[in-house]
Amino acid sequence: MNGIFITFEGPDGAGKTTQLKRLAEELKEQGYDILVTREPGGTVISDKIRSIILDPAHREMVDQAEVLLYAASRAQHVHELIMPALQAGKIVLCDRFIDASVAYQAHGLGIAAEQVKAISAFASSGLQATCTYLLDVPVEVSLSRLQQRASAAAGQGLDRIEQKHAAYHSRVREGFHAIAADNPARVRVIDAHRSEDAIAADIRQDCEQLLKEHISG
Ligand SMILES: Nc1ncnc2c1ncn2[C@@H]1O[C@H](COP(=O)(O)OP(=O)(O)O)[C@@H](O)[C@H]1O
Ligand SMILES: Cc1cn([C@H]2C[C@H](O)[C@@H](COP(=O)(O)OP(=O)(O)O)O2)c(=O)[nH]c1=O
Repeated sequence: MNGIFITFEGPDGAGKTTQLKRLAEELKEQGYDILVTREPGGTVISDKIRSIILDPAHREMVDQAEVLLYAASRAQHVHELIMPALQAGKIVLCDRFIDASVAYQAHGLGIAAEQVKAISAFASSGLQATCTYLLDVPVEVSLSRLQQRASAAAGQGLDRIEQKHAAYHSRVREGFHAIAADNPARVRVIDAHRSEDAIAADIRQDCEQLLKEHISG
């Protein structure tokens, strides 16, 4: 596949969506063909699954169902949207991917990481990100950003995952740190407890290097 698959990961409220949009705008201005997408979501079917997963009314959802629903949403997304875009040579920027399942469902919920990885690999037919920007912030910072975002957007409260307690979010953050330690060549840890401009500058610089290597290699 000729394209490049870049994912953004980190706790809810770390600033992924903000940074992904900024990088997409810069790359578009430079003339690159970009696809911006997110998980869970990205296709009609995947978005329907997203609304089932995140519905705050679904308090009875069992952990096994949660893992499989994220995987089902991912399977449709990868095969319908991401793989064709990569085959067409696009740069795909995706807000969350398999690392989120490992951090949230394995580290957060306590499901065996090997099982979560195997289910995710089946869903994605083995597709992995070329590069991952992991936006890292302390849990109290990300949770307070989420509260601010929810109160700024009238009628939009916290979703089912965001409502989980702080201990869960701490395990998720530790999970992301473990993923970064296991995948040093792919995962770039970005200190996201800084201004939006400072974070964007780091990501832009790293991505320029990545694109140079991809074009020359
Ligand atoms: N570097 C930053 N400093 C302070 N607030 C930020 C920063 N980046 C994003 N935000 C704000 O925090 C909230 C969550 O950001 P968002 O990009 O939606 O995060 P995520 O996609 O990781 O959940 C938004 O209200 C956003 O405006
Ligand atoms: C992709 C994915 C997301 N999630 C969770 C993380 C988020 O709480 C939620 C929705 O993701 P997202 O919309 O990116 O949340 P936010 O913008 O607030 O960071 O789904 C998982 O638990 N497992 C997964 O595999």
